[in-house]
Amino acid sequence: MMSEHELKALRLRIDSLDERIQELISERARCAQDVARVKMGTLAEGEKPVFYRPEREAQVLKRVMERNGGPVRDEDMARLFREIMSCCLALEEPLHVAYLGPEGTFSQAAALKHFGKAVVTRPMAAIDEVFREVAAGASNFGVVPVENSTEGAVNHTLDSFLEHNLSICGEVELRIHHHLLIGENTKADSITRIYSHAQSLAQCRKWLDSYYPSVERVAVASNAEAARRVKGEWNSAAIAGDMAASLYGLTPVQQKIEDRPDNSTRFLIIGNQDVPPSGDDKTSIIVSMQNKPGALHELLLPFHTNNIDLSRIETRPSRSGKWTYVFFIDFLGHQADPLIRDVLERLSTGAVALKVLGSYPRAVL
Ligand SMILES: O=C(O)C(=O)C[C@]1(C(=O)O)C=C[C@@H](O)C=C1
Repeated sequence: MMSEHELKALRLRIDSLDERIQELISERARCAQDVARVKMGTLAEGEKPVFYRPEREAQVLKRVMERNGGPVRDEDMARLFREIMSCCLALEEPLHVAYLGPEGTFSQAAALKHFGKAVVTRPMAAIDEVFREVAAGASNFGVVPVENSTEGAVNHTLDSFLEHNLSICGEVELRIHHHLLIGENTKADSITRIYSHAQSLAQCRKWLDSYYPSVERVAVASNAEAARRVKGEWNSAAIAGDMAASLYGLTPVQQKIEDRPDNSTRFLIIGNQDVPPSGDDKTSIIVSMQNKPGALHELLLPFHTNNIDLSRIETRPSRSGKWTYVFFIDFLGHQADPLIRDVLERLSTGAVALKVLGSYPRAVL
């Protein structure tokens, strides 16, 4: 057993290490303030400074993970640096980030995972409002869900890209764990109604069929709204995640009830900024082709001949005519890469319309 003496000596060592870590964080923060001064000092007439640099942040976090020698896990180490950088950026410019609210949603968790906790997050009532808030310049960036590994595309988000002229500046992936939650007044054995967002009800369908087959399932605007409703009802439960549970003081009857253990949602960061290459990037485009035989083949051919990895292709009805479609395509590489430039040039000659939504670093965390 460890002696009192040994414990005291180890704590003294930890105190002195903490002191050094703190000094180094302060030194790093002063460096970031100098970076801000340099950015301000090198502006052309009428140019606005760009403080947030997603490509640089992705490189920093990647390097942290690569050089990590344990015992702290790579992801945990990167998360610590994520927060340090978030505080440094807040000294340069406090960022406002709009997300699909209300407070406690997975979109808010995604915003905090991507930007760190030093940003100001602003809940919006709908996906379209997140787009409008950013387009109007009221928030610097927005965070919207785009696809779920169990349920597929989030069509509201795809459609909003057709209506707004915003770029994609980043992506973030979140493991989605759902819990069955009750309030302090709920009678756990008398539950007759379960609230959640339609996507979450779908992600827990098999579990609900097994354990609550005859209970009414009520779809509401968000998981956080489900949690809020349960607070005042003795016979209701909600399906929601950790943030909503702690925000509304609910306790889990059962944790991690999602049907697929790898259930994840991908979110996009939308803004008004073009992001330079980070070395490991993705590009997203919207393209529409003429309605003729071989159109899909023509669309995919440049990717095949240039050996570009497609990570996603999604079809949505176009706004311009009945039975005409647009394709949302994500692929690996940056629009500044010569091979990608060639693909885009070839696409634009064959397409009715082509819009590059942005190139951005692949999610690191
Ligand atoms: O390198 C920069 O441009 C910085 O502003 C510094 C820093 C950092 O703390 O490392 C802070 C914010 C940026 O988003 C990227 C990196």
